Amino acid sequence: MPASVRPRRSALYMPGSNARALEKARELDADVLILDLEDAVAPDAKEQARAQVLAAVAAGGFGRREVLIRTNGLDTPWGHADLAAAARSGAHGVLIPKVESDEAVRQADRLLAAHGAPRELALWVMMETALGMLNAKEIAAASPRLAGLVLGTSDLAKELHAHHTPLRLPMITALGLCLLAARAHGLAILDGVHLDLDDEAGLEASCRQGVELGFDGKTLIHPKQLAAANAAFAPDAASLDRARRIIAAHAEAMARGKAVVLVDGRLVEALHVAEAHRLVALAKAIGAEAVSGTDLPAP
Ligand SMILES: CC(C)(COP(=O)(O)OP(=O)(O)OC[C@H]1O[C@@H](n2cnc3c(N)ncnc32)[C@H](O)[C@@H]1OP(=O)(O)O)[C@@H](O)C(=O)NCCC(=O)NCCSC(=O)C[C@H](O)C(=O)O
Ligand SMILES: [Mg+2]
Repeated sequence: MPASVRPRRSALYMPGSNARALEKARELDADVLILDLEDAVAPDAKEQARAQVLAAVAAGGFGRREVLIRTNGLDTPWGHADLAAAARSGAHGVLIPKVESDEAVRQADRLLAAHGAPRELALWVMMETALGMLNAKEIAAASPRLAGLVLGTSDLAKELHAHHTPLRLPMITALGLCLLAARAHGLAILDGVHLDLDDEAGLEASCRQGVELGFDGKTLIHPKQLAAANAAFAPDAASLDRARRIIAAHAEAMARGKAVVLVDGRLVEALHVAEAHRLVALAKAIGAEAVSGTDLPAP
């Protein structure tokens, strides 16, 4: 499945040290699972979490879900061993935190290759520092193994001394830089987490904003956040209906030798048709996966 139509509406973090969460992940309606060895795991539990995550990935049973392992940073006591272990774990991807330069991406790439990672193992990077944001363009272009960017808005807010506000204005420049870099280089991009587990309206608004900005999906910290992200990042019935009508009307216009047509009073050109095809393909992929339940090959 091309990366652009693989559904990544919801990406749920879970601590690698939490056996119950890893078990539960096999039945949750998440498109992506991020098995975390970094911030959700206490220093004393790092080795145990790594072993537990490797065992869980080897055991499989995650079905259609895309499985990423988030390692510790390569400048920490655990980062290299995490990366070496993830290289041949069978996960779909490895997510490196706090990446700040293109050289950091290439270093991770070299280490993965040195540890026998298959070519299909995807590299993902967390964008969550001021320097990382300023280098987003170079980071996004650094390796053919790179598949996506994940926003780390909690670390970013801490670095910027910024506040978490409903409209996320303090973050908007950073979100925009990452979106530009990801789209310029054909990468997937996932939005940051919503920390308040009791704020359903805030989560929905944040998902909606993520959709409007152009993210593929949202990272989440609790299963109760899955439904909101899955609903927001899937094309709704009205958008799908319009997409299908755009495709049909434009094909008819082209057959009459015209490159433009009006649909519901709005101008439609080839660029709108391309976006309509993307929406239809995404909806099909979501529908197909919802009923398949079988293990997907690595993207
Ligand atoms: C926040 C939590 C610690 C809450 O956990 P808990 O108190 O166990 O919640 P519940 O009792 O409501 O749980 C109900 C059931 O759901 C399971 N559960 C809970 N969370 C998860 C999860 N994330 N994945 C899978 N399953 C989960 C519980 O086991 C319960 O199951 P059952 O026994 O059947 O009832 C907890 O949610 C949690 O640890 N969340 C993840 C935290 C995390 O991973 N943080 C790090 C990533 S965020 C980050 O770092 C962002 C980025 O880097 C940045 O800078 O922004
Ligand atoms: Mg972080």
